[in-house]
Amino acid sequence: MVPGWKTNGKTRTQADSFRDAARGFFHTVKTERNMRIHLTAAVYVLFFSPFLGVTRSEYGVLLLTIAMVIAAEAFNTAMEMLCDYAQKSYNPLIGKTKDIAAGAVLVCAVFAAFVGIAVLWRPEAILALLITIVTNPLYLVLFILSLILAFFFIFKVPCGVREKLHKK
Ligand SMILES: Nc1ncnc2c1ncn2[C@@H]1O[C@H](COP(=O)(O)OP(=O)(O)OP(=O)(O)O)[C@@H](O)[C@H]1O
Repeated sequence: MVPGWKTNGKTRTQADSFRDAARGFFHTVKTERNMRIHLTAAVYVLFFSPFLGVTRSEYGVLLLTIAMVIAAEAFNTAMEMLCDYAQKSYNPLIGKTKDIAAGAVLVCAVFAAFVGIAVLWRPEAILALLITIVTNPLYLVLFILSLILAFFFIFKVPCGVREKLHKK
């Protein structure tokens, strides 16, 4: 049930619900470094796994695992915000609540790593892919560029630089 002040008397559409959900997701991407790490890892895994001979069903398992980690991180962020709203000062119960939510993300991330190893650990295919990248100047440049972009995305370096420039 959405309060009247939010809808301004209008009926909410399905598009409104999607827009709100997308805003929530992008908020976590903007504010949570861990979310940006999960997303970066997901992009690399989903991009490179077809080159390692991953089957459709294995790809499906990878997609499910990624969704699980990202959803857990989003729930954890929502829980943290709710805790901060409910109690800004020290409270052991709030501390435990946050620890438990963070623990849920940790469990998902650790098992996601196991899934990644189980599905993607193909030394010969990995070596062949690495050789292809390293021996092709275009692929090598693109790969290095992607690593630089990933670094900037995770650590939001451009924002930090921009803030410093504004301060001067
Ligand atoms: N109000 C509080 N009372 C007691 N302990 C707290 C409180 N707020 C935070 N903590 C403790 O500090 C830890 C980190 O807090 P919080 O999750 O808010 O920080 P964070 O930097 O956003 O963490 P994350 O790296 O998970 O994003 C919590 O897991 C909890 O143990």
